[in-house]
Amino acid sequence: MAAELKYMSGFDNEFATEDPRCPGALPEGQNNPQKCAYGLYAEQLSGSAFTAMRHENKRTWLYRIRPSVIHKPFKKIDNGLLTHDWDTVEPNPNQLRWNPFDFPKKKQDFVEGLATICGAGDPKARSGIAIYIYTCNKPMENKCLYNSDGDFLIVPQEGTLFITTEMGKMNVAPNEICVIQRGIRFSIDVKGNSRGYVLEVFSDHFVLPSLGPIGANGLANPRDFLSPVAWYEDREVREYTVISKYHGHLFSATQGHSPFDVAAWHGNYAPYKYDLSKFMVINCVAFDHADPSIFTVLTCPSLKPGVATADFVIFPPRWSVQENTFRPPYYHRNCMSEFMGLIYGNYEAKEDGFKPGGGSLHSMMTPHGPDYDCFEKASNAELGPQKIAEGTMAFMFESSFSMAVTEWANNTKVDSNYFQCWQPLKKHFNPKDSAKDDKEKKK
Ligand SMILES: O=C(O)Cc1cc(O)ccc1O
Ligand SMILES: [Fe+2]
Repeated sequence: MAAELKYMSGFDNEFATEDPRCPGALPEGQNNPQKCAYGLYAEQLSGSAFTAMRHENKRTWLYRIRPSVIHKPFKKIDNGLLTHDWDTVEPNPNQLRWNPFDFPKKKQDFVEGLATICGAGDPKARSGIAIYIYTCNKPMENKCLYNSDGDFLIVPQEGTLFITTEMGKMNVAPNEICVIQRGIRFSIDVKGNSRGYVLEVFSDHFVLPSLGPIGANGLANPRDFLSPVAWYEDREVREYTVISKYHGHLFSATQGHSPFDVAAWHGNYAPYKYDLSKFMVINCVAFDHADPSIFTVLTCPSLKPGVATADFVIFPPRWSVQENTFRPPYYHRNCMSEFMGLIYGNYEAKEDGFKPGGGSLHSMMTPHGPDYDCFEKASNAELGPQKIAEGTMAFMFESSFSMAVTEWANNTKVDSNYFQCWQPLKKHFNPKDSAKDDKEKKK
């Protein structure tokens, strides 16, 4: 495995790339020559309807040794802990928190290690999302996966993912994320125990949020997104397994060769990765707490303008400078669902109990906010410029869907004492101590 891989930079670009072993593999001036160079086959992978608006139209032309269609029929296989059945446990509006999910006790690869935590909707209707934890410790050997149901946003928490895709190779380490869109075949190699989170969206692709009055620059900048360069192998294998995730079930087919046989490709439908430390953080510099949407890296929009199917939001290291302000997250109830995970460090609203590799779910309208310790500390702290969240990276998958928890997640690593973190919150109300008196005391 090459340590340093080459990438092409830019979000939503039209890329054109050839494996250096096949110069001229991309046809000039057309997509479908009668005969392609080097005896390659041309194949189009469409990520949007043919007739989608130009700015949303997504497709890539692959020039490959064999077309993808050469495989034996798909047969249904065991799903493991992957499910889109949202009715296996009674609905539960409580605040939920999970301790770090265990690494596998037996050998398992990325596909075998995908466990659904929560979600809503249905890939058949192309509406909804699913959130997973993955834990794995062995490569997908002579095995690839493609997802017919949606796009995967993968957030490694432990262990680098060495990913081979039809478009080339990407290494994705903790504090980086990647997106592998619907239909793209990929295989993941890992070295030792690996764990992370996956957000799947059934409807549409992720885009960068509009910046509005922020201007032309900031948050996740387009040039920091990296897509692989073309790479192929001409490898015949007695049994190569292609797994298809289709309608929330796994199917397996075999073929006699590696699917990573694309010598050249061009188009704007390609996987990409992004280093979260590149995020240009914008925040309040006077008073009050800005909503966390200011930290949106990527968003999958719904049909309603401004409302996301799912946002990927991070809480990166930053300066906190607001005056006369309770600086941690405010207490709130939200008409969006909030799933949170932690890559490393700790999260300011819950210094204890919320751990890397664990998670929390604050469902639609479920009250939440800082725990007792955080409230007491932050309301009495001397306020000055302070670097916060250093050495930490928490994130949130925020969704307009009202998510259900799976039976597995309901019975695994649940911190049943989570609610206790708010119980000591004291009544500070004192009608005699008016706001006016308070201001005077400060003088
Ligand atoms: O609940 C959370 O911790 C996430 C969050 C952070 C914040 O700064 C404001 C609102 C919010 O939901
Ligand atoms: Fe919240």
